[in-house]
Amino acid sequence: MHTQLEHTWSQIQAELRRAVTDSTYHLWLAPLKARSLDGDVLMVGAPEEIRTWVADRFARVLQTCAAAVISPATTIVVVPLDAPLPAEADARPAAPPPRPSEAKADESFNPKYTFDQFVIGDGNRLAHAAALAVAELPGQAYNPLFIYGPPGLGKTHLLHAIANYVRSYGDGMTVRYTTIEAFTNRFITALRSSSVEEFKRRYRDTDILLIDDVQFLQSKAKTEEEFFHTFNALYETGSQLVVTCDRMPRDMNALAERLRERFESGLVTDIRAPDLATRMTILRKRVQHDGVQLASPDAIEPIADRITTNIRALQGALIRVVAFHSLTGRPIDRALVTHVLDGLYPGARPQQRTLAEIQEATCERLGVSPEALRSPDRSARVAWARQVAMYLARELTDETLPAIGRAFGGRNHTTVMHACRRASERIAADAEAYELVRALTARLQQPDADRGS
Ligand SMILES: Nc1ncnc2c1ncn2[C@@H]1O[C@H](COP(=O)(O)OP(=O)(O)OP(=O)(O)O)[C@@H](O)[C@H]1O
Repeated sequence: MHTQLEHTWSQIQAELRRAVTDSTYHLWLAPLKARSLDGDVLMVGAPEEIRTWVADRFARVLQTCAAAVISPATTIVVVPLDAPLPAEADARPAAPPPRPSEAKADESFNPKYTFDQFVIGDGNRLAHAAALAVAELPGQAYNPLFIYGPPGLGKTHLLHAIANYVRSYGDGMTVRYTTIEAFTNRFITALRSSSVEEFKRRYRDTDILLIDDVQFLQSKAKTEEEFFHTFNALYETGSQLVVTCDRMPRDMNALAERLRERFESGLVTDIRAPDLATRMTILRKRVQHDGVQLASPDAIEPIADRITTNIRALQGALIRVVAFHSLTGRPIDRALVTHVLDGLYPGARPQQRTLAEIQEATCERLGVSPEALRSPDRSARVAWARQVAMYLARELTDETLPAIGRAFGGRNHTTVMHACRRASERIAADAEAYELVRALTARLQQPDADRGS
């Protein structure tokens, strides 16, 4: 390491120590090492067992501290400790590596969503088996494969798992993933810019097309028409189609009959809420993956007991527990977990809230108007209120990312993902933020009659 880099890094470490509690620093930030500083890009190496967690949870605080020492334009990239440095990797001028906190583009695959990481239980056994069969024998096993079920139960995970599998073992087969939102946006852009042929090639020149959230096709007549032709073109050439939806084909009343029939012509399989044993396995896997230290192996049982219908919420509760542990330095035992859950869900189970209720409660607490949340205003106060409200929307409702984006002034789903990540980083690093989100959650979880202002 260059002396200059060493010096800069020790200054950033001093800032980090001031920004977070001792236990957070020692647990997550002390093991980091500066790898290189190239222009505005500082590459920080993290041990493999904590890298994802650090990149997901501490990008913001790292960014702020590095900005204070180097320059406001500094970007932090969290890489494996032994990742090749840009100069070693390639002599050509390389584009800066992706920012860890940057949300994935609409159509890229999440490398973490693999079949290996997917825990199988009674609720998802068939969907998993069908997805694996399709990944192994595209176009031959079930075509189309239609997976439906409520939010947060792993439909997107399975689509990405197929994509990752085909990328690794597919012998050069091509695979494309898209959401209906991305498909629609690209279609509209293609119409406006007279590049429909290019649009068609994009979706038709592929061996496997994976399409998420087809319920959003309803009421978009032109996109639906185009989608129908894409579907037929692929199907006729033997390409594999896999579709996810929040309901059965026959319950999509606003969809043309001919498309519903297409969806029903292959295998239609559902995905249901996981049982207790599956929920525990999912939590344990996550704990192990993120290198979370538990005081006892059963400490996380109360999470699996209480959060029963949505795996995203299950993981969200674990994140809160770890954040609370980082902030207080208390060990993660049953008492701490129960304390955090009681704060989150005073009733026995999480209660659903509407997006409007969440926006209203957040605005009231932070002194911001609901119109501001929906406006382009990016001042720190409004941006923070928006991030908190989006984070709570993700935790306390079953709304999808595009639906949340729409309720916040028509923002797209990557913006919502960014916002949720920013909020969860801040909650893990800043006691005041943690308390704010805890109090808001508790208030939104009270039965209506008790919710005073
Ligand atoms: N069986 C499982 N094993 C491990 N993790 C899972 C499983 N099912 C879901 N998850 C995790 O739960 C989270 C939510 O899953 P995912 O986004 O795939 O849900 P979804 O059904 O597509 O929901 P939505 O319709 O809201 O997009 C992801 O982090 C995913 O990795």
